[in-house]
Amino acid sequence: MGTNSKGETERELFRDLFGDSDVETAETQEHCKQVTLPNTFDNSYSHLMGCIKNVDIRTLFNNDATEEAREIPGLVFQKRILPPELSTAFFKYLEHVYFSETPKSGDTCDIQPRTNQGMYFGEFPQFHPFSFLEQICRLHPSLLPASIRNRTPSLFNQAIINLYDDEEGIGDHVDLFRFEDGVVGFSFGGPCVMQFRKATQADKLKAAAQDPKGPYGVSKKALCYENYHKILLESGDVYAMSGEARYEWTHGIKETSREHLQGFDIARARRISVTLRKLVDSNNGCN
Ligand SMILES: O=C(O)CCC(=O)C(=O)O
Ligand SMILES: [Fe+2]
Repeated sequence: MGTNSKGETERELFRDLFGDSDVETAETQEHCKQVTLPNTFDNSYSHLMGCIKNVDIRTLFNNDATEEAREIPGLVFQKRILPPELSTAFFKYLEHVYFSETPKSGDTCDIQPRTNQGMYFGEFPQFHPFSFLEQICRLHPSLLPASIRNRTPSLFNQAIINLYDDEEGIGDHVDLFRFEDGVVGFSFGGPCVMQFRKATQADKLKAAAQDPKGPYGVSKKALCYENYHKILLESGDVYAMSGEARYEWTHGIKETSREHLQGFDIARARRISVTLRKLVDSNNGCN
């Protein structure tokens, strides 16, 4: 590939990811001081987009691999919805774009606070990797109820990208009520167990961005978390929470380096998740 066409490809990649303004900046800078865009960036993006191009989304849906948690209406997941090569390409892309500066937890040189979360706000552009994930959620026959799946103009307009190293997890929580119903998570990299329990009044107050220790708070004594419902999340898996699963149950990931589920011994390794949500429209008078 000649220099010109490589430069053009890089500009296209930039345009896809960041819109026109950043392309201009890159071009302007290029005239003054030969800016080279990071190779690994376009490698991880173009490799991922190459994998995505080869996928016919409807072939990914597999009724036999799609499960609903009987006790938790609205919790639906499909194991390995993304084939291994595509999941690995996603992992490398996300790691590079969001966390390339992030040392693994426990590294002694880790003086700066670790970056363990990335965010994407706004509707996903057509050739963005997240619009591929959004399209899966739109077309999948059973991840989300039709009323959510068919919402317009976009199904989601925010993505959170979480990084977990080794023992890291996330406390039990109900997602903030500033997000609409219908939350979907894709898992990449190492495995983990996601645990669900009935939400308490305190969990709901937190989700409503109110202080759970306030007048309506619930005493810690009342809480008994023995009865977790657990699912194993591996690279390429997807889970969706709507209705009761989204509002009446918490979800979380334990802080541990090893765990067991249904006879499996699970050793944690770097995991990156992408959670897709839609912000409640603040102009609709509902919040
Ligand atoms: O890592 C995950 O899959 C869960 C992330 C999550 O629950 C959140 O960011 O609200
Ligand atoms: Fe969450």
